[in-house]
Amino acid sequence: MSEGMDLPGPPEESAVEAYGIGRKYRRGWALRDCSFRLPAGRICGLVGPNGAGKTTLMSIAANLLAPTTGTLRVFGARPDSAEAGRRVAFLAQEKPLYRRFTVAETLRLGRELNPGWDQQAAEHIVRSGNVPMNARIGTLSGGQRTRVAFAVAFGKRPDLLLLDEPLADLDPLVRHELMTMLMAEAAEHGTTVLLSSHMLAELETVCDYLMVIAGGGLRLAGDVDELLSTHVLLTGVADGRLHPPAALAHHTFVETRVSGRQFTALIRPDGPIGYPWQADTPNLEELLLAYLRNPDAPALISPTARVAVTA
Ligand SMILES: Nc1ncnc2c1ncn2[C@@H]1O[C@H](COP(=O)(O)OP(=O)(O)OP(=O)(O)O)[C@@H](O)[C@H]1O
Repeated sequence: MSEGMDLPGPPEESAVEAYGIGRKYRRGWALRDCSFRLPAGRICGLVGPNGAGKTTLMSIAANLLAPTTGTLRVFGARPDSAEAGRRVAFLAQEKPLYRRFTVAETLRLGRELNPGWDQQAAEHIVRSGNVPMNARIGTLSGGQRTRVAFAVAFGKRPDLLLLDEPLADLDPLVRHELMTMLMAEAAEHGTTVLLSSHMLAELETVCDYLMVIAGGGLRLAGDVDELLSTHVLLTGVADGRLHPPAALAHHTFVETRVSGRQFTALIRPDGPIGYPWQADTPNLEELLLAYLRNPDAPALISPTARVAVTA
């Protein structure tokens, strides 16, 4: 009933707030002047081209890396605080686990390091993949290791789960199983998830929030439904020009393409779109591809994803 209404509700808690964070290496900036807010309880897809700074951003939130500029808060706490350490779990791309430990020893270590450890949940994830408890990590396949790393991250029962391209080495069935579990877990415990991935079509089924970083900065952020409904995919007959026809020029253009006799454009409409254009709502993949192909398109940061300029 309240969904979709314009009346402001009570302010949602923030899982992450970033104020102008940047990280510079000798070769240059990995991430630059990035400000955003991720409301608690969302499953947020983090999308961007290779080298855009996704791992850098997650590493700052997980306290593995200090920002060169700006500040970041997780549930209002500094990433290096005990509170953030307790509430955040990070599943890194390279899934660092001790190769000489058995699976059982790995879970035991998780239990000893984490006061809120959920052994049952962790064991369930391992056993449902038929991974033997007494196998050494070093003898497991890449996908099995990923499953154990998932078990360790879930067993911690974090309030914020940072997953850096967790799906890459999983077969389609396991990917589906672990993502279904992730959504059930997030729904049951209110866990906030920030998930980087290049699998755009899959994100549509998993995520209800989205952030795109490209060219060192944030290009798109907000609720998936809201982002989709504020864009229109236009189709019409090309008249040989790539530029928007004059009658459409007042809309915000993200991308224009001409293919054969067909003109297509992704726009953020400002008012009605008249004849003869066909106007459709884009799917998430179409929206993301348009922003990824056009890093200079005007950024769209929805109000729920904005922070005040200073912390
Ligand atoms: N330790 C480092 N030393 C120097 N440069 C680095 C280091 N780590 C990352 N970078 C650079 O910072 C930039 C951002 O890297 P990052 O790993 O955050 O990108 P990403 O979006 O996660 O990429 P991918 O999709 O390929 O995983 C890249 O240009 C990368 O080369």
